[in-house]
Amino acid sequence: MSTDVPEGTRERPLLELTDVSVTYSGGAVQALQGIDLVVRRGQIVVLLGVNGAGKTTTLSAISGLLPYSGGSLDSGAVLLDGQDLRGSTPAARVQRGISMVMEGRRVFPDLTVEENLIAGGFSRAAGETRETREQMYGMFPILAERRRQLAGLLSGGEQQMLAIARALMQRPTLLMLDEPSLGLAPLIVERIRELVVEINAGGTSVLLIEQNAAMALSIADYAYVLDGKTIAQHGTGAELLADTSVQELYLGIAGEGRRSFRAAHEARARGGAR
Ligand SMILES: Nc1ncnc2c1ncn2[C@@H]1O[C@H](COP(=O)(O)OP(=O)(O)OP(=O)(O)O)[C@@H](O)[C@H]1O
Repeated sequence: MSTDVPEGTRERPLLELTDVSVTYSGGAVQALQGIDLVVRRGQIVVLLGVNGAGKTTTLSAISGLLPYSGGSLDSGAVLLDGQDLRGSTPAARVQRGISMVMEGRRVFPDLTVEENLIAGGFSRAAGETRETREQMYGMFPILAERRRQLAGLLSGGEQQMLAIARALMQRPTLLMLDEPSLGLAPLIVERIRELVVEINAGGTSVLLIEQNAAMALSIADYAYVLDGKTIAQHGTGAELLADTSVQELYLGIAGEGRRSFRAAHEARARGGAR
């Protein structure tokens, strides 16, 4: 780590969620209940969980998008570099260093590749974004080849590359990715894994939601398992890869069906009873 880190901030997490609870529909749906989560500088942190466990909600609480989907942060705090983000708009959070690649890619289909990248760098000076754009074309040669093409005409994998490059145009300190490999061919999934590692090696911390748990845990410094509103398990990527409940539920090893993580864990603790 560089020596120009101000005194007293060395150990402060980049991102910290403390006791975060979220509801939707005016309180009718409890999506998260008292979750704690930390991303340290330079880490890749993975969030696992079955459908509906609250993974996207967690990212929305961080990005500030919750109110736009009818959600509300009822209690707890989201801190970036020790600063409470409450009251800060999604755009302000992007400017403070948090970029997100939403599930389903969501590029602007009627804009060209280049225009999508320009839009991604919305808060930065034109000269700076030109330089970053060229870096993106170096990192994603296929986007350089297609720079004048409409984004809607790209393949699924190319659109995902564009969505990631667009998020990087802000030069984020934290990049959040919501299921970037969903529906993509194995070769593209492998490319996405390499890209996440490359982006992280360049100094960007990463918070990754990924259905492909084996891939995600293989690159995770730390990981959390959400199990219907709460964090059921956390540990290093290696620890979770070795955890029998994770293996059973997320890695398809000795599968015992679609139970909750907690139920699988408790069954294991009772001696493997089904
Ligand atoms: N806009 C919304 N309005 C009402 N309920 C919602 C809304 N968005 C999510 N929920 C509910 O909140 C809970 C958590 O949903 P969330 O999308 O965060 O889960 P997830 O782990 O990301 O699931 P998936 O893997 O299916 O994307 C679920 O019960 C879901 O039905």
